[in-house]
Amino acid sequence: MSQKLTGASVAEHNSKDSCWVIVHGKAYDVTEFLPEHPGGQKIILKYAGKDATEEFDPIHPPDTLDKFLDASKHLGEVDMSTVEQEEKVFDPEEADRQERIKRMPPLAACYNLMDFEAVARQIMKKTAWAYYSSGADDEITMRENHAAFHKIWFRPRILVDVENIDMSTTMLGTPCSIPFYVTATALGKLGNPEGEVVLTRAAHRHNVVQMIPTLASCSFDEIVDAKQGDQVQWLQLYVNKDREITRKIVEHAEKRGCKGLFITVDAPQLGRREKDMRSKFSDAGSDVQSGDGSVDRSQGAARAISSFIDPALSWKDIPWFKSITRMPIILKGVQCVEDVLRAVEAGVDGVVLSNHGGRQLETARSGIEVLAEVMPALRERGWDKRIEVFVDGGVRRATDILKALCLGAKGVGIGRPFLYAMSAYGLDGVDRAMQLLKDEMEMNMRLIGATRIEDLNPSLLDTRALLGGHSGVIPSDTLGLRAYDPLEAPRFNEK
Ligand SMILES: Cc1cc2c(cc1C)[n+](S(=O)(=O)[O-])c1c(=O)[nH]c(=O)nc-1n2C[C@H](O)[C@H](O)[C@H](O)COP(=O)(O)O
Repeated sequence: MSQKLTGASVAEHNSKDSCWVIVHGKAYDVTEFLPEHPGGQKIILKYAGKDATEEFDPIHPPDTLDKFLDASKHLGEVDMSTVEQEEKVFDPEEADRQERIKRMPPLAACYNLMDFEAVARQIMKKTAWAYYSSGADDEITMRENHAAFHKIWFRPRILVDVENIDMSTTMLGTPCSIPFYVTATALGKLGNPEGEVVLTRAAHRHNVVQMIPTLASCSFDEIVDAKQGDQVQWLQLYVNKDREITRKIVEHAEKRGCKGLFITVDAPQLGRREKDMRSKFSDAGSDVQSGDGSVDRSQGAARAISSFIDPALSWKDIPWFKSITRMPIILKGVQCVEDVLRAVEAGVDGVVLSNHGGRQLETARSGIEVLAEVMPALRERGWDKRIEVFVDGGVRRATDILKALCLGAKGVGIGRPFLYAMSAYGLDGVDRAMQLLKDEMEMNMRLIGATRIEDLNPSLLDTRALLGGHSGVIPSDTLGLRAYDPLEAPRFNEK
């Protein structure tokens, strides 16, 4: 059995010229890798000669080093008892955050999805909150996503026997108990040390589909291994410039039982999420953008972890995707009628009308507004049964889900609320969030006079305000007002 390395021997390699780091009790020589690190050199050099596990975990799936660092650079086990522990410097902000965690409300005090946002804003680490809550630029589209639902009013029907409510439906042929799914959101371990597998477990409890993100903190296989029984998962794909890597990912996902391939088409380059960027710069030393300058310093960590995404992806790639998989192919991030019609002609199986949660093109329209434009165009051509249309962005209530389904969506994706519930309360938080939506759904179906999903149709809505064009008024979303800058938000039970 080879001799374990000591902390002192690793600590000697603490520079650009010779850089060793420890991750999960093993040492790695990352000297040659430094210039290639998507997150820049500085974040690695901060841990040169030291234990980098705590910084490594939220951002990288556990199999990252096995996959991307040549075996010759794997130096072996370290006797961790000989590793000098970093002296913990008192961090007043962290102390304040721990105090707020002690005072956070019990889970039962969360009555709707926005309550989870309010709690998460208070108790999450700043970098995690910044990454999850960030929208692009001035966050106008992010706020419009939520505000747009408030422009749609119901035209409920009365004296309908609504004793028995059935909110089940199918999405891509999969039976599901309620027409929403957990959409792909990256870096789950920023909010919870277990990461995306927490969402997997909650999705199983409620028979809800989970979309597995390319940029998950957990490895793809960890997330698939966490599913139970015939639980359904889809894969969200950022297409790699190296199509062989993409092919392997798609084939592996199909082999592991994924039932849908959602190709993200609204992010040829990740948007400018300034809250995320600021928090990266404000964290002493963890500024992933400085160092060798090969990573664009001005775009925050999101850009850094996504340098592999291929901006050359185009319609000409669709036949290739159809040739490498039998999974249904859905384009995620479609934002106008013309592209939906082109998607039908290209023979894909569905689209997600989405602007990436307002994290991409600022002043892109909300998914629900695009949906209201798309469905009549599809019906006019008799194409509304040729593809399944999903929508995401700003869904916070079951009434939002009902409005999307009345307009013709097959289902809706929900992102941030489940991240916030997971970050604040773990599995029980996500479980409660899903149950709250189910309870709201049952009540509101009764109140609009619908007993089954098939009953939901455009006549139950008044969309004049939605289609009346943009009044130029930038939505100020009172419910989420405090969500956009934790520094201004009142703290829990402030004395
Ligand atoms: C909140 C969030 C969303 C992300 C997301 C990460 C976070 C933290 N990430 S991102 O890092 O690249 O931006 C992804 C992603 O990996 N891939 C993707 O297709 N959509 C990504 N999205 C968009 C997501 O799939 C939905 O379109 C969006 O979250 C829906 O809006 P709500 O959050 O308001 O529900």
